[in-house]
This record gives sequence, structure tokens and C-alpha cells, in this order.
Amino acid sequence: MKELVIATKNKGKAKEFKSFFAEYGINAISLLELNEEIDDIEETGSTFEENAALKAEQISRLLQKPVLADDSGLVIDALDGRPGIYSARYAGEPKNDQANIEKVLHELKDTTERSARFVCILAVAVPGEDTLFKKGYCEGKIATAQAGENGFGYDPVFIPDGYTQTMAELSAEEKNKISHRRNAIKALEDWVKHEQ
Ligand SMILES: O=c1[nH]c(=O)c2ncn([C@@H]3O[C@H](COP(=O)(O)OP(=O)(O)OP(=O)(O)O)[C@@H](O)[C@H]3O)c2[nH]1
Ligand SMILES: [Mg+2]
Repeated sequence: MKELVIATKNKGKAKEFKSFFAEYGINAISLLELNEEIDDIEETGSTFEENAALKAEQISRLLQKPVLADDSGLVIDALDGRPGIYSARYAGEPKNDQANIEKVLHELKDTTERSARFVCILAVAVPGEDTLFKKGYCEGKIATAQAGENGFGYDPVFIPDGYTQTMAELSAEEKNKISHRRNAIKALEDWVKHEQ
């Protein structure tokens, strides 16, 4: 396998997958780079797994090749697990990272209970085969104010356990060592090596 299509239109994810798969000599191609225009896939599932499968299976069926999808999000304990599967559009349509951050900070303004985790579920769909799932987590807490410019999404308000800076203050290299996405990729390593 020299190339692997990643069923995402998220630039931040696409960049991270490029870096991960380059380690295996594989070119990770996002939907933003394909020549054909791919319609947005409706994420109608009620779990990360269902949404990851929807994305991977629909694009794999369309392209007739193996496709990886990532459904991920931020799970905050004091908010009973929200934003969870609704992370991308927590503050409503259209998707807006800054509005999402402000909503979370507002909802947590009166509490010191700030534990949270990023969750990443990967689904690999191969034509004619059962879909494979792998998961990864990154534990941490929600900061009281945003800081940092790197990464995407909620990175400016997420402080990984063992760190004093937010994920957005870490370099891409540092984030990619400890992130939920890295941990999910590690769990997928056997499949990646077997496919090569
Ligand atoms: O600070 C963050 N650092 C991360 O590493 C991260 N990973 C996920 N998220 C949040 O969770 C949503 C995923 O939703 P999601 O899986 O549906 O993806 P998406 O809609 O952005 O793109 P696509 O892959 O579906 O095309 C994203 O938009 C972000 O808000 C992250 N936030
Ligand atoms: Mg999405």
C-alpha cells in the first residue's frame, strides 16, 4: 500500500494523518485532495464508531478501495460527556472552532471539575470485508482560558495530563506523540504493516 484515502475534510486531521502515515512510507490522501468532488457525509450515528463507519464505508464503496475514517471529539466529565460526538458543531452550524471553545468555557465557568479526554475512533473499510475499528484516548483537563495557536478544534483549551501548556501550545511533533489520534494509529499498526 503506497497510498491510503482518509475520509476527512478536516485540514487539521489531514495534516496529522500525513505525518503519521509518512512514518510507514504511505501517502495519506484526504478528501480535500481528490480530483472528484465528494459530497459531505451526514454523521447520523449516535456513537463515534457509527459515524466513523459511515464515513469509511461510504467512501470505500464509492472509490472501491480501502478507506480510513476518523470520528473524534472531546468528552468533558462535568458536562456529562458533551460535546462528544457533537464536538465539531457544538455551537451550531456552520462549524466554528472558536465559537465551540467559547461555549465550553462558558459552560464550565462555575466549576473546578475540569477533567476531560479526547477520543479518536478509527474505522477502516475495505471492499468485501468487515470494517475494522481502533480507538485512542488522551486524558487531560479544560483550561480556564484559551492559549496557543497550533493544532485545531479545542486544542487551545485542552491541557494534557502531565503538561502545564495547552495542546495548542505544544508543537505538532509533541502533540503527535501523545494525542488520541496517535494512540489510535498505534493500535492500527498491525493492519498498516500487514497491508504494506
Ligand atoms: O482540539 C482538538 N484536537 C484534536 O486533535 C481533535 N480531534 C477532534 N477534535 C474535535 O472533534 C471534532 C471532530 O468531529 P468529526 O470527527 O466529525 O470531524 P470533522 O467534522 O471535523 O471532520 P470529518 O473528518 O468528519 O470530515 C473536531 O472538529 C474538533 O472539534 C479535536 N479537537
Ligand atoms: Mg465530521
